[in-house]
Amino acid sequence: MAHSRDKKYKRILLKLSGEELMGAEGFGIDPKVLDKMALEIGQLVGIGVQVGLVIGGGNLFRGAALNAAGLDRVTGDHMGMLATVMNALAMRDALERSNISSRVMSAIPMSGIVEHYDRRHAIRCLNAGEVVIFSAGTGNPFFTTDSAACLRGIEVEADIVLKATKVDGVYTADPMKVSDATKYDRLTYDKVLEDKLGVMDLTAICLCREHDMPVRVFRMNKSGALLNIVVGSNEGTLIEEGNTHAE
Ligand SMILES: Nc1ncnc2c1ncn2[C@@H]1O[C@H](COP(=O)(O)OP(=O)(O)OP(=O)(O)O)[C@@H](O)[C@H]1O
Ligand SMILES: O=c1ccn([C@@H]2O[C@H](COP(=O)(O)O)[C@@H](O)[C@H]2O)c(=O)[nH]1
Repeated sequence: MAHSRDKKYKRILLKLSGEELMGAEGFGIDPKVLDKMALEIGQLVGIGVQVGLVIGGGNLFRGAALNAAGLDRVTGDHMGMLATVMNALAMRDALERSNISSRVMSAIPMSGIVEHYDRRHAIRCLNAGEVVIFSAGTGNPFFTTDSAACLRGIEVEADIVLKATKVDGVYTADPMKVSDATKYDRLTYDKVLEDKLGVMDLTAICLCREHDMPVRVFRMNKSGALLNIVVGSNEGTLIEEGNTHAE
């Protein structure tokens, strides 16, 4: 059982994969995935970790995919950002059902539905133990929620950005496409950029390098992985300044 003194991080920015919210379905939100993540986030809150959350929109809409299907790119990106607000509302609902105090802030003003993002207010809420869900990405087209997660993580002075995704770390190539790709235990921002490793968009990595924000990539549907990371285990891959190590 983890105790409050055991935790390695006081404040984290957790990025959840939108695509993973689909569960076994091809589109939309599987409430079972939300409930499982709410439970795992609750464990962190229980040991006193402050949690900022960004959720992707890939289970609903991505601007690039809508553009490929014929829509205007900026309109598609607006739809993608609105999709992240829907995911955020669903996650808040799941957190509240688990009695975890939470709120949604949006980069795009949406009066009557969610509050507008305000950094100082967000920090006050995090200090008060509320889970703050940052939605609508950066508020600008041509970005992703990975960039939004890194941006908000840096703004609220999180100790680390944790990217929970479909794969269990960063590989030499996309492990979904290249079967003999090998996993890194740890690697530098420069290595990710030089090798164009596609696990996160490169804008997000540049931002983290610029502000010395470490990023850990891990598998979202591995039960207990999140708590393990927060108490100091070596789950997934750590991206930070320093040396590169293969597993
Ligand atoms: N070198 C690599 N190492 C690991 N994964 C990689 C690599 N290159 C590409 N990928 C792919 O990147 C994907 C994760 O990125 P992406 O942000 O698109 O997914 P996501 O976390 O599900 O995001 P969203 O929230 O937008 O749904 C992995 O599923 C993996 O297939
Ligand atoms: O700052 C942002 C963040 C996101 N978008 C759009 O939303 C979708 C969904 O986000 P994912 O990171 O792909 O899950 C994204 O594809 C963009 O279309 C954005 O425009 N700006």
